[in-house]
Amino acid sequence: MSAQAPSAYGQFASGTGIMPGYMSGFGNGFETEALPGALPIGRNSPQKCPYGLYAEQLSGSAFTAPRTVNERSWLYRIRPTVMHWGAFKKAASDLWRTAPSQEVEMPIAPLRWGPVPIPSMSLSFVEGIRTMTTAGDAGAQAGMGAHLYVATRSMQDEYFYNADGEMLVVPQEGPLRFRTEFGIIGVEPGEICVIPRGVKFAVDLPGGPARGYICENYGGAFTLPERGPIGANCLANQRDFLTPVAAYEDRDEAGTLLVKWGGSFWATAIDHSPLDVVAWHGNYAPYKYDLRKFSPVGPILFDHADPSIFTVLTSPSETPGTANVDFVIFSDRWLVAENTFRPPWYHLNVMSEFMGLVCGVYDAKTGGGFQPGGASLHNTLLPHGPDVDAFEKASDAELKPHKLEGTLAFMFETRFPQKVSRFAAEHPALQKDYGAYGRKLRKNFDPRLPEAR
Ligand SMILES: O=C(O)Cc1cc(O)ccc1O
Ligand SMILES: [Fe+2]
Repeated sequence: MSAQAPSAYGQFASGTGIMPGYMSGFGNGFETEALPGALPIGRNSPQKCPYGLYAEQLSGSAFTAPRTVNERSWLYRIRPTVMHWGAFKKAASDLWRTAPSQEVEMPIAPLRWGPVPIPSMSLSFVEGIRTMTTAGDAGAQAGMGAHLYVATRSMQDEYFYNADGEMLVVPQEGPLRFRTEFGIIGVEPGEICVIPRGVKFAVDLPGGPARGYICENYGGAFTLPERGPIGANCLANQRDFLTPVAAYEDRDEAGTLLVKWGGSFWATAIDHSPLDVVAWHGNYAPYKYDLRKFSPVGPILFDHADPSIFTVLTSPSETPGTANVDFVIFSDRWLVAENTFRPPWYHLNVMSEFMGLVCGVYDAKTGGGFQPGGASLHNTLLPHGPDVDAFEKASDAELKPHKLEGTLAFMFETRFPQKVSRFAAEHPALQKDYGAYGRKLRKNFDPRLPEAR
């Protein structure tokens, strides 16, 4: 153990004394130390680091990337990562897939799944990741994987990092505690966290079994969308993003380090915790965000705006305005538009849309099939829109101001077509009749009635 007494968080010690502790801002140059004076001042790489620590740089972008997208952090740690590096053996990938992956061919139909139950078997967060779709090519740093996780146990002396993509985690049931190299992040349903590629972590389940969604982003790091004419405020505000203060484990116990690299899983035995970063500074770090702090902007007179107004985070591609992935939410808000069909319109989108529901009812699907914990896929240029129940209700609704409350749906929207995994294609939660929901709409056309009824 280190000289510092263990905190209430067991092996973790923190400079703040309050755990977990966070720093506010998005993409800041943060600096934090769990022991006083652990962070070298005015230089990155002194001849000898305080407390006998090793200095290590973690680069999230090319060294020469422009400043606005240049990401790196300096970590002052008990052992550099090369010391965690043993003889790696290939490990089973279970149900986690990486693009390109074509396991099955699905008809060009809309797809939807009910909630995948949390099994009673022992599953850590990493073991419980089940790929639903993959898109693009991880090796080309383009596209994404959309996954579910179902977890029943905390990770004990097991550590993981993902070299293929950053992980945006959307809890749907149960809180999660991420013990990362950079510090501790706690999240619960209604919040998200993002773990950049290359960051080691372990996940505890402080509230028992947990379920949720993950966007594994192979492309440009998630960033805040431009606000354009909206101006300097609303949508997701920088100050509401929270990055953990430094916290470290000085723990010499046998364990395993698992690495996802090039779509494969590699494991090595380790005799200590690699979560041993005592101080760090930089702008490449994990963060959390409470989606309830999102300030939606929308049409306040008529019409239904494109869902891009609800973008929380965007992973840009090389083509301006065409996202590698957008993370979009549909959260509590007022609907006020006059003489307007207020739910989403019928549409075909060249981007592909994977959706999940954290809680409540989604306004395009009031017929009951889109359930919390469930998922849907409206792939590249496949037609979709409100189900018959939502269409008929919204067509006849009195258009007074109406508040959507207690609802949180989201979309991972990517420029690439999504391939469905075998797990998703064969899971009993797949709703076999969903593809035909459009057929239930009635023909209302009457050439004698030009006025809207
Ligand atoms: O298809 C969906 O449900 C997502 C969506 C919502 C919306 O308000 C407009 C377009 C869109 O793709
Ligand atoms: Fe859509």
